[in-house]
Amino acid sequence: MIRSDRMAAVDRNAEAFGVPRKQLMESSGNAIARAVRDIAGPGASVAVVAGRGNNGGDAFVAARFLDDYDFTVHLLGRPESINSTISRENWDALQTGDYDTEAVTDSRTLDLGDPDVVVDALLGTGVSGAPREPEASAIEAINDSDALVVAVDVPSGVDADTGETPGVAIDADRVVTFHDLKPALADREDVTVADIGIPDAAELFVGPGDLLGLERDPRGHKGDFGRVLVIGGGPYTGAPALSAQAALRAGADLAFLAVPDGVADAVQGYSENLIVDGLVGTRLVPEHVPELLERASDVDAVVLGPGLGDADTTLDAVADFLAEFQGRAVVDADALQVVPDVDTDATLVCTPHQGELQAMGGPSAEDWRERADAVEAFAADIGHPLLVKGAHDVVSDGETTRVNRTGNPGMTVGGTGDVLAGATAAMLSALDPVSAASVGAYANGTAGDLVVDDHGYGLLATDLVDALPDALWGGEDE
Ligand SMILES: NC(=O)C1=CN([C@@H]2O[C@H](COP(=O)(O)OP(=O)(O)OC[C@H]3O[C@@H](n4cnc5c(N)ncnc54)[C@H](O)[C@@H]3O)[C@@H](O)[C@H]2O)[C@@H](O)CC1
Ligand SMILES: [K+]
Repeated sequence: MIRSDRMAAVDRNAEAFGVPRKQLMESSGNAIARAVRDIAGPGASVAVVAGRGNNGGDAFVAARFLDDYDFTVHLLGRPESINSTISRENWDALQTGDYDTEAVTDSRTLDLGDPDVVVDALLGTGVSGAPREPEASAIEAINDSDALVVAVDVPSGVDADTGETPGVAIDADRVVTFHDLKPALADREDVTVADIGIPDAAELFVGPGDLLGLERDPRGHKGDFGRVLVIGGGPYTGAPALSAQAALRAGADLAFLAVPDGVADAVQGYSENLIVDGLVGTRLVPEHVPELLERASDVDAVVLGPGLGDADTTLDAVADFLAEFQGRAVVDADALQVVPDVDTDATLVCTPHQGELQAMGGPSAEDWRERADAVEAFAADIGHPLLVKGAHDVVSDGETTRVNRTGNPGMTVGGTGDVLAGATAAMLSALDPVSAASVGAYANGTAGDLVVDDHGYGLLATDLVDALPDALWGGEDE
């Protein structure tokens, strides 16, 4: 089952991995043609009713695979209003190939004739709300006809994700959907799921499609995109500061730090963008937990661990905090070892490197494919999503597993893990844990790839922080 936002991401990743959308559309059209052949023999009359998006484009392609049928294409609207380049190219191919097409500019003039089959290609996953005119009248005309109706991807008027029909909707005899079942189709028996050649890699590997979910609400005001609290420091000062700066560069609006008093000035000294509050003493202890819970209740995501060290009292404090905390947190560094033994209602993303994973009782495997399977099993076992760092980062919540390939060997320098934790926390304030970890890893690695040319193996964690915005919002290039 796949939702339309995920489908759009996979589609974009397929393009990045060398299979552009137009190729997928060719496969979609071919699959529609096969469905028509299944229900009506050569020579049957087929009327396509197409909208101006890619749903219509899929059906334009089908015409070329059904030359032995009596085929007519009715485009709802002017050809200039086709709003996707690849659909327009396929429309143009029908003109050049002298196919029987008409542009219907007034839906009252739509005359389907008396076809054996109607292909409904009006609206697919791009619909929002109830069908407007002229689509609404066309849907009624199709429902009134005696033809067998083959719907492309989803019956027009049906919301692919929810199955809701806010207005009129096509009453289909057959649905040809692409790549994977859409939630709206789950209970239907007349659905064919067509493999359109999207490579598995487009689902498994994190890619630019995964960034599509980050488009910021333009109405958003300060605080909407995320407030992040970093709980860290004590023995170290740089680690929590790096995490907090990375969270800001990855889109968080405010980054707070809760660090022991002994290092608060040092941490604040790194940047005026950080909001630093001291905790009494020189390291985290259980007495701090009530105050931390209160501060954490005021943010969207927490980073727990950077620079805390592994003193027994500090690890006790981490355990006490997690036992009570119910929000979202990225757990990193020494705090990780506490997680398997803690019963918590919090939503966690644990970010171990392979050594830390083993210290948590997790698996080790040289081959990244074996590691991906083992990490999936371990995530299911401990009940928390994992982001296991390596040349191939593995993200899994025990059910969904993703692999990130961005990054380079220059990133073994100290502090890159702190940057990753902060970036992931910014994402966790807006996305589900697997998406947040996937995008965090992808952005961190891409930032490394952007700066490696300038700095080679001399790159620093602070270089990554500065490159994060470009990695996330810098454009389409991989
Ligand atoms: N990965 C993918 O997403 C793939 C998509 N494909 C096809 O592309 C379709 C999605 O294409 P698009 O995103 O172009 O969108 P659609 O073709 O589903 O519809 C978008 C068009 O409908 C208009 N529209 C939106 N809401 C409307 C409403 N309530 N009343 C009237 N018009 C409305 C939009 O302005 C736009 O012109 C899928 O359903 C599928 O058929 C396939 O080619 C294969 C791959
Ligand atoms: K449709």
